[in-house]
Amino acid sequence: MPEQPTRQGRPRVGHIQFLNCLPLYWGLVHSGALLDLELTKDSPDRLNEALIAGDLDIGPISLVEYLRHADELAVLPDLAVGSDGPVLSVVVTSAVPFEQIRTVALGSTSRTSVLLARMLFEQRWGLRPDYVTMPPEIPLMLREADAAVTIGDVALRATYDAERAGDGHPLRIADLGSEWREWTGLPMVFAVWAARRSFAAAHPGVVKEVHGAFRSSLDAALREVDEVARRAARFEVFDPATLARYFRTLDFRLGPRQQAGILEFARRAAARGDAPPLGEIVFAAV
Ligand SMILES: C=C(O[C@@H]1C=C(C(=O)O)C=C[C@H]1O)C(=O)O
Repeated sequence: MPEQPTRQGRPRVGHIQFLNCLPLYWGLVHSGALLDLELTKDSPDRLNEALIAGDLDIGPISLVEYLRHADELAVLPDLAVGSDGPVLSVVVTSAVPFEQIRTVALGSTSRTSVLLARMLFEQRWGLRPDYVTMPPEIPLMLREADAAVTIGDVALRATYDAERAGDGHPLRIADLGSEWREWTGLPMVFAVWAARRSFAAAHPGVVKEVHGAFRSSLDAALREVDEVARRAARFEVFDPATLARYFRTLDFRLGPRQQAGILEFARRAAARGDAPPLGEIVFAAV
């Protein structure tokens, strides 16, 4: 019998190539579960596109892109990238006082955080800036605009640089996880994991296995977070304490409070015409 092509044998799974998903990846590597997946590592914007196009079967998806394609997707329970307060890695960085911001550069790797930033600028801070989308490099962005919205490792670096510099820092920083919590009282969910519904219907056992591998990987990594941070610091530019604090700050849960956060974000996005209304969150059976 001819050998089956790999892509028919293993599910095509996406992985965010940011530190925020390192605990998940760590566990997958150490449990051996990685061997059972065809993993594509990329930035959130590209993984969104691949899952929507059907080039991936299962993967993380920016919350707003999930809202735009909810009828094609089934959400994996108990897994998300979010924060219940500060997130450290989703920030507005500004070269001028916030009330003087007239132009904002939006980082091209984000979909949810850039919409959250627009909501905050327009509906919370009462500003009407002009926006431009750019690659996520803060110095270049601030050459073109008064403020920059970034996510991931670039944003984490901006947070720590500002903390370390203290009052002498030339840039002002707003943490959008904190801003959302102060605004709504709720956690912010930036991304969820989903399976294409057609894939979940055809391969329910595979979705269950992948979900189980993700959840146990994450649990294992979070149980030994100091060790994960210590080892990751050998090949990352952040020190162990910084990484451990970041991994403890992120909220990977998708419980009732996080779901309330999703529904509130969905309601606000729909009211602005940025996403269709969300009926309910449809979960994959796992
Ligand atoms: C917390 C984060 O969550 C992310 C934010 C995303 C977005 O804004 O679209 C998408 C995926 C996540 O990586 C982060 O990247 O720092």
